[in-house]
Amino acid sequence: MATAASPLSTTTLGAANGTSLASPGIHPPVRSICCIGAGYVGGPTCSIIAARCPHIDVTIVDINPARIAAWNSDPDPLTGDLTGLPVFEPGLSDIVKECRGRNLFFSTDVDEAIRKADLVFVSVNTPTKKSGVGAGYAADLHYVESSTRRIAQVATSSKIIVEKSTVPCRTASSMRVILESNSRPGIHFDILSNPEFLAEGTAMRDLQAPDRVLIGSLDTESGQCAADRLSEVYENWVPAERIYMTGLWSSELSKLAANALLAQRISSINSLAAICESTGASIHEVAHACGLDRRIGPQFLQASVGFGGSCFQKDILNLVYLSESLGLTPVANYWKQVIEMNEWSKNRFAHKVVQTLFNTITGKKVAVLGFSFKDNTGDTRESPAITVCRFFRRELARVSIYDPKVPEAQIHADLVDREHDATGVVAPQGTNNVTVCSSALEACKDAEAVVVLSPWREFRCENLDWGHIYENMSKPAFVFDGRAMLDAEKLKKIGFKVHAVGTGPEKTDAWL
Ligand SMILES: NC(=O)c1ccc[n+]([C@@H]2O[C@H](COP(=O)([O-])OP(=O)(O)OC[C@H]3O[C@@H](n4cnc5c(N)ncnc54)[C@H](O)[C@@H]3O)[C@@H](O)[C@H]2O)c1
Ligand SMILES: O=c1ccn([C@@H]2O[C@H](COP(=O)(O)OP(=O)(O)O[C@H]3O[C@H](CO)[C@@H](O)[C@H](O)[C@H]3O)[C@@H](O)[C@H]2O)c(=O)[nH]1
Repeated sequence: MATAASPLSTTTLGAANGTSLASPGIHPPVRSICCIGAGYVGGPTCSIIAARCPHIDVTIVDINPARIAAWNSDPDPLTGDLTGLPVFEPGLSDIVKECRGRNLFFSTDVDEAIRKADLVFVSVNTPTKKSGVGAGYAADLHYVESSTRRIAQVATSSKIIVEKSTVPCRTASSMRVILESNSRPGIHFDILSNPEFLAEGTAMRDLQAPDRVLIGSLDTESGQCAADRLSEVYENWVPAERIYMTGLWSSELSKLAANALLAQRISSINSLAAICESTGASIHEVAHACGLDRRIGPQFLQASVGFGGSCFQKDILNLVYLSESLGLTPVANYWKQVIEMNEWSKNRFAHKVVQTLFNTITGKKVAVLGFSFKDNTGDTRESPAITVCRFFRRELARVSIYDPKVPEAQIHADLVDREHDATGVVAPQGTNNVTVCSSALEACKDAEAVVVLSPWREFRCENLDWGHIYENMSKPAFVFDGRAMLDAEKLKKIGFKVHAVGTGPEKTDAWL
């Protein structure tokens, strides 16, 4: 969907069609919400709305029947937990259990849910385009467009339409054109931008106590009215001073900007981690020292193998595309570097493993702990583990993987080979040299090296029997800590040779 440059006006169709409108632009208080897209955002976000607003009916719809069936799955007969939900998120199961069937519904009947809603969240996926104009950079907006067309076609009453998906700046303008061209006479729509800032693994906490809720609207009477109605929904649990009202385009751009700034911090700290590894400086100390400056702050300075997740890379690429489209090539290049640094970090780490294991891992067993892109999630989208494990496979290692939440089939799906990878290297076919294990101990048995790739608490020295792991490994036994999270001194005392991101030669050596 193109983002038209025309100024956005309120979408009031009846007037253009000669139909009289009773009270154009005056939206009643929200009593019924439809959320299109039952994914990582739509599911948790609207479950919280249902929990905090028992007077509002919330229906989450999706075109994927398997996903809806999973949201409607029965509790585990022994624990009572909803273990079959399609999204693992701490605290989510309890909220869904509390609200499902009361004022929270999951359905494939998209049309019916749209028809009865006062407010519709569009929370569908917006991946990076794989082909055509802007391939590799621009957001693929066809899911947003088809949802918008559906709303236009089936709505029989006026509605507030809310962009929840992360979209390029000025997408609301395209949505308006689609709504205007396809809806019935006399129907009035206002489009709002309300980007979501939750992080996976902490989504429920982020949603219950957000730093801010951003609502972008047009500066018209009906636009403001729509924004007030959405704000009233959030005010059931979010303090009014945390709800920030902006213009539509600022809101859309702020989402891309926030992710770009967050990712930039990680690429920055990872670039410094590389310097630490060669100098004997410690990235923990450098990050702490810098973070003590209130202008910098301590958050998001954790050095790592690289950042992953479905958002950072995609949203920065989107920003790069926007900048290029506006003729702002230096701006595009500036943000592109954040991604290039991330790619370099992942590859640098993988190379370090091979180099340390005497320059070959052919036939060696390498244990990987953690496959998700971060802890407390089963999501593997853009996980650095995918890049690193693919690298190991190309080096013909035997890779045994344990992750507390990622299903075995997902790991195989992520690692299954294409004929050629991006560098033109042909990888072995299938995933024969990959074993998915059901515990860390099993994955590490007889391994030459343990590589920690996501920061699950259970891998920490106080939670995992590293002594037992050591006894059952080939010697010398190596640990590569891609999250700089383990107590290296403890591991060294056990006998491991330890390499952690951002820690280089022994400090004493560095003086020599
Ligand atoms: N995952 C996150 O942590 C996160 C956080 C903030 C913002 N976002 C943004 O939110 C949006 C959704 O992300 P997600 O992770 O929930 O994606 P997701 O892939 O988990 O879920 C999207 C869902 O939308 C459904 N869908 C697509 N087209 C549809 C249609 N026409 N009708 C009904 N359902 C349809 C898909 O079947 C899918 O289940 C994206 O724009 C993303 O960038 C994601
Ligand atoms: O100091 C840090 C912080 C994070 N990470 C990594 O960065 C990636 C992203 O982490 P995080 O931002 O916590 O998770 P996401 O779920 O991707 O959340 C980001 O992306 C979402 C989708 O747009 C936004 O809503 C959130 O605000 C934004 O934090 C993960 O691989 C983390 O391990 C680091 O390496 N070092």
